[in-house]
Amino acid sequence: MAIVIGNLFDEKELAALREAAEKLDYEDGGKTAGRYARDVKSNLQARKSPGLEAIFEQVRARLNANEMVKSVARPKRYARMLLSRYRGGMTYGTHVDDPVMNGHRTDLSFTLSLTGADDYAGGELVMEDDIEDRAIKLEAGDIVLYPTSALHRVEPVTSGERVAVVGWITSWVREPGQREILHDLDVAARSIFDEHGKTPAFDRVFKAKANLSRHWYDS
Ligand SMILES: O=C(O)CCC(=O)C(=O)O
Ligand SMILES: [Fe+2]
Repeated sequence: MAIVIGNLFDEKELAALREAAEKLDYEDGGKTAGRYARDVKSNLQARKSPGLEAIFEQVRARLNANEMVKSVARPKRYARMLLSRYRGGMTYGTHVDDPVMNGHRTDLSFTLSLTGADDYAGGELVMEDDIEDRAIKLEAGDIVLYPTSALHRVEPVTSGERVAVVGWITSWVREPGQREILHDLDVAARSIFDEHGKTPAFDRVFKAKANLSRHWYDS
């Protein structure tokens, strides 16, 4: 199940991030793809540099401060981040992301778009499913999080340019179903608290969430 969270960065911040991205050097994205994904990957990725690290640090800080991201993903670590650009027909065909990156398990993948839906044609991120595909086109500053277990692709960008930070999260809770239960309990506890305050019902739901977290957290 994919989830989109809007407006992680405002217009001014996005303009600064795009300007910082413009200054970086780019190389063929095939370099970071696994053996089979390499053949279907055609994009550009920023080379390692202090400027790139500064962008990633800003993204990490914003994700770690976001209540929705925390509740849905429970990030323990960012296994990898990349800054990618697609233009002039670039695409990333159907693939599955590596299960381990830099020695860390990848539980969730994300795309944080620095460009908006009007900046390019094509370029949808498509989640593939046995029954139907689901195409996602983000506005600038939006993020989509999805289980790394899913087959997905990026449609060819036929005009304009698509710039995004993509990344992989190691979650404290590896099972998507368990993360969903903890997120539901977060939502339920918050709504009881907001409507009725710290009632006995709130205490019970919050206690159940705390105790399930203790069962399911990796360490
Ligand atoms: O750019 C995206 O939205 C996803 C890219 C992707 O699938 C990848 O880099 O593995
Ligand atoms: Fe991918």
